Amino acid sequence: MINLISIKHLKKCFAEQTVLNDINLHIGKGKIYGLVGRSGAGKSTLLRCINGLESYDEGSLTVDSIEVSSLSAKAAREFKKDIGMIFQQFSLLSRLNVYENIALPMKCWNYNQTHIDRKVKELVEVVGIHDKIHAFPAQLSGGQKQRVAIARALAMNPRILLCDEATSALDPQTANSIISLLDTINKQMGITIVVVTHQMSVLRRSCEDISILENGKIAESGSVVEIFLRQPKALINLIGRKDQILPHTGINIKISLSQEVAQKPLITEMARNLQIDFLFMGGEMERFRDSVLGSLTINVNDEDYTGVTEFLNAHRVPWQVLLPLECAEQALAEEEY
Ligand SMILES: Nc1ncnc2c1ncn2[C@@H]1O[C@H](COP(=O)(O)OP(=O)(O)OP(=O)(O)O)[C@@H](O)[C@H]1O
Repeated sequence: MINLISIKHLKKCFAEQTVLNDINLHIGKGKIYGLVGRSGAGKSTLLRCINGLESYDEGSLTVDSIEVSSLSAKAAREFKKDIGMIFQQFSLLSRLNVYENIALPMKCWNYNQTHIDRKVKELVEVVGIHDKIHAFPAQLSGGQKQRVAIARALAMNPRILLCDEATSALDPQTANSIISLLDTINKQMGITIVVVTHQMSVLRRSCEDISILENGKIAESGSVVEIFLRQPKALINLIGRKDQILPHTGINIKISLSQEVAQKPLITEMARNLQIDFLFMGGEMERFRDSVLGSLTINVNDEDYTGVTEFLNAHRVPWQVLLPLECAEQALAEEEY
């Protein structure tokens, strides 16, 4: 895989405050990469470092092997042309119509009118708003405004598209349609996309790899499927624990089911092999970019715990013990204390 964006030991401070510290991550060409974290973790600042809008104090940030901080003013202007950006609040100019909003970057770069006209007409088709070309932003829905913003971001043929909470102001169905559009743009145009989001559904549906930021540091990085299967502490800190009612007797085991495992009758095989009974406490299937992952929570008798976990380990099935909610909260409080 060719890395398009490489970040090594990056540090960024605002006055006395260190906002990003020892950030290391690599984003492959043509990938959709997710950055998540709680409010204030430093996600937007990291995006702004990638497109050169924000400087950094230490470390290295290269895009296509070019150190962003080393660019001259003229080269930096060219560089920014190569990176499109979209935001939660769309940032359209209200006094311009759809055509004029999309044309704006090309006008700023003094492109000729024939080129602008062809490009705008091509882009409204790509983002599916050709019938709104003369409408003003106030006449558009949130989803349509974001489509205009995407078209404007694509006007200069960027190689990278940065999306800062691009679906956060939209209802789930409209958000899904924007994710599908981004996916199409990624696949058809080969544009590398970096997505900053609070919405786990967006991550699961769109990204292959993610980093979880905590207080300006990367707490976890890896494939989205692997991280959701493993459920590390940084992910739990972000999404919280499900308010699942679990018994205080026996042991509650959450079993993560990859697509491959979910297609096998592994759980019934386990019951037969070990000759045990257990209770089903709940389960769910979740859609990921290219697959479906599931989880199943069972309650086993104390004496069956070793046999069950040995069976799961032998079949390389990830699992974890779930405590009833109040016990989990107490354990977390003790850990933090
Ligand atoms: N221009 C600035 N000057 C001073 N401090 C800033 C500036 N921009 C961001 N910060 C601080 O940097 C920290 C990280 O902010 P940032 O916006 O990157 O976080 P975030 O993870 O994107 O948060 P959110 O999800 O709420 O948008 C915050 O403490 C913020 O107050």
